[in-house]
Amino acid sequence: MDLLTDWATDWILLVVGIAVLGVAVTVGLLSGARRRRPPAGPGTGVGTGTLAPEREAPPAPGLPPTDEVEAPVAGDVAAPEAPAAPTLERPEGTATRLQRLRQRLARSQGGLGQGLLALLSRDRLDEDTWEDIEDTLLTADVGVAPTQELVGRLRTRLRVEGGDTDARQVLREELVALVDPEMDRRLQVTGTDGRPGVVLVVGVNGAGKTTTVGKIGRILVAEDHRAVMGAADTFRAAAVEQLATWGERVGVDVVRGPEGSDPASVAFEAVKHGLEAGVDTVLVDTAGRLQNKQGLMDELGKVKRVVEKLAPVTEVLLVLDATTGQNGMVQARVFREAVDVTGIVLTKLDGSAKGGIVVAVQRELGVPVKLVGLGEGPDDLAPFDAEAFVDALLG
Ligand SMILES: Nc1nc2c(ncn2[C@@H]2O[C@H](COP(=O)(O)OP(=O)(O)OP(=O)(O)O)[C@@H](O)[C@H]2O)c(=O)[nH]1
Repeated sequence: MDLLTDWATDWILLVVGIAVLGVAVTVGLLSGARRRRPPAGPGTGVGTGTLAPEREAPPAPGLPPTDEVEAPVAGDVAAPEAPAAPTLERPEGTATRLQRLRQRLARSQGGLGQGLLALLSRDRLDEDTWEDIEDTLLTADVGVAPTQELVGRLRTRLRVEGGDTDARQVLREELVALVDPEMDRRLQVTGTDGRPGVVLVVGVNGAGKTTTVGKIGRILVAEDHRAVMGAADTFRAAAVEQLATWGERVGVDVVRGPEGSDPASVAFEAVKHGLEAGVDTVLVDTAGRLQNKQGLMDELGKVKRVVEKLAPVTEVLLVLDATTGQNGMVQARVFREAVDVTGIVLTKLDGSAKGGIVVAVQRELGVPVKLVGLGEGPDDLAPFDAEAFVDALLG
């Protein structure tokens, strides 16, 4: 009898065990299916990268919590987790940017304006004083011809207008005239016939070209323009990466090619992408190897020709480092001969007390300074304004 009871008990335990195991396996399968993500749809990626292996551990055997055994119902399947959207930066608008940059410009260029004012305020404006004024202007890279012109005009006005003249006011007026407030400094960033504006950014490596393309991209975003950037400086891989980072930060697409590829083909692809996406502006960073004038002409000429099969180039901006003085002027001449420059971007004015280069380079090229760079910060680029610039000089 005992034997029989023991046998029956063992048998019941076995049946219960199998039943428990069965429930556990079924529940485990169900919960595993609920957790498994649906495969990525077409177009979400290329190659096997999107088909990542399931990384979750299989469900542990045993009785699951009650909420896990509910039958799956329509809509209960977890939505595929979208990749976390990167937080886009909102670039600074041009109004506050100008204000902040004016202060910075005043700090770096104050010496020039203050020096001139101190000399002009002397009791007697003798020959030595006028020579000192000339030297101050030449040291600030204003250039020989504009310096002589300015000194001539100041001498005449202060003599003719007499002792009560406000020297500061006269100096301000003459400096503004020298910088030329009449030049059209608007950036031609939009195209016609539904095509985007194409802005080629040229200049020697290290002048701040790639940084400037990124900064202009930010200005466009701040002004609600849609833009694409082309990383056609294919000779330096870091420049391409640098531009990609600028684009990511503000949500602007960056078209790039393999390292060492033909800059013209990257520029072409960028404009093609811009056309298809219906953007307002395509910004193209170009390579700035100054190997020789012919090489540069060939390269930039090809970029322009190829791009213009799709849309006219609306602006060619030459980026010049303000701290390079006469060297910068030599570069400017070579680029002017290689390509039709329509505007100048003067970078690193914050690191130079030689704001006079604005006057010299405009005279040399006959094209206006349209933008100035006053720092390494992402929004340290502003439209150039003659009067604001002179006011910053005078402090
Ligand atoms: N202080 C200061 N630094 C600047 C300014 N603009 C650019 N820079 C710095 O200048 C350096 C060179 O800038 P890039 O943009 O890499 O120069 P690039 O001409 O594109 O050179 P590649 O990338 O080699 O083609 C970087 O460290 C920039 O941060 C500016 O306005 N002020």
